[in-house]
Amino acid sequence: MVVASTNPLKRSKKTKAVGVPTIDLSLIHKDRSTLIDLIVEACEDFGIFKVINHGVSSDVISSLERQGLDFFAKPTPEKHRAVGPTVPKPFGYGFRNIGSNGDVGDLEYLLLHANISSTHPPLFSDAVNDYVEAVSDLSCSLLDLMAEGLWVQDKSIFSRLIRDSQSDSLLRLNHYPALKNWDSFINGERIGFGEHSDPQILTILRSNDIAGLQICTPDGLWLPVQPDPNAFYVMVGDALQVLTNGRFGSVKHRAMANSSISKARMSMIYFGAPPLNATISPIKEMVSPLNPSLYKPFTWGEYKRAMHASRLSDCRLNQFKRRNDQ
Ligand SMILES: C=C1C[C@]23C[C@@]1(O)CC[C@H]2[C@@]12CC[C@H](O)[C@@](C)(C(=O)O1)[C@H]2[C@@H]3C(=O)O
Ligand SMILES: O=C(O)CCC(=O)C(=O)O
Ligand SMILES: [Fe+2]
Repeated sequence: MVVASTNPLKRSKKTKAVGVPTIDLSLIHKDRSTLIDLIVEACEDFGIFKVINHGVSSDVISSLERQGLDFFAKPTPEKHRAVGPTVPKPFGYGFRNIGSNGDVGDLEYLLLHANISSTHPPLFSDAVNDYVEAVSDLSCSLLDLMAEGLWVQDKSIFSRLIRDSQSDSLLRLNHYPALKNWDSFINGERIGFGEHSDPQILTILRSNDIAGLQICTPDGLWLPVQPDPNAFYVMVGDALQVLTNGRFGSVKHRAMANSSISKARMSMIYFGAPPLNATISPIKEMVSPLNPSLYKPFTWGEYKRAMHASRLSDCRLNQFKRRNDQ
């Protein structure tokens, strides 16, 4: 069954129903064209959707989850040691500091390269490799369906960037501590991971059953996203926004860290990215005299430099927007 909930972003003036659309991937066998339409609509209207019946084995998910929880339960010096001293920034274990420009959050995390050929901390390697393989396959299937829905001639035009052996994809495990007491639950907002859009092509997020993720509506309202350990949330990244010439929009989101006093939230996030030397510019089917290109071409490496020079909440795409007269 496909459930596409009412679109709160379109109806936000008289918002009643809230919730991101749910896409049932098993529909691919029954009604492929409806499935494709729902995916395209979700990317256009929300930049995020939930995928159920995604086909990723629960063993693969639970094995990474178990290793992640075991890892975060270790004493801090061990967590630093486990990843190894040679891992270049921003990779490895981090606590509170996000990026290198002063952003802080109420979390600890592990950031790893998700390229097939990259090496991972020994205690993680099988679980990471199996998980990355499964979620990158899922990303590629979704990207192929998106290309089909956009009537793009080359159906692999997006997924090829992620499948490339030099792809710059990442895997991140975020661990938001449980609150210590009811006082901190009642007393105000605690931002775990501040507002931002993901820079890459596609994000595949899975969390345990503790809430925290929120998305921002066009009128600036923060909408909580229900946690669902059996599903994945898929988010459009900045690079896909550019490739589709703005037809799909990357979604501004954040994670709160005040949902539970008994259990920590842990999210496992795959960011599907192109190789550093890939050029990112609107694909030809998305550009016409009536729909001129909104962005100047850039390489993913250039975008990454802009991203690492920016704060988490900055709108990095602005630097690459064409002026109307160009
Ligand atoms: C503050 C920062 C952290 C970040 C790099 C940046 O300078 C701006 C983008 C941030 C972000 C957000 C999504 C992902 O979690 C991330 C890995 C990414 O690709 O862009 C992080 C970066 C990071 O933690 O290094
Ligand atoms: O941990 C989460 O739920 C979201 C974090 C996030 O958006 C990110 O790491 O890019
Ligand atoms: Fe994010």
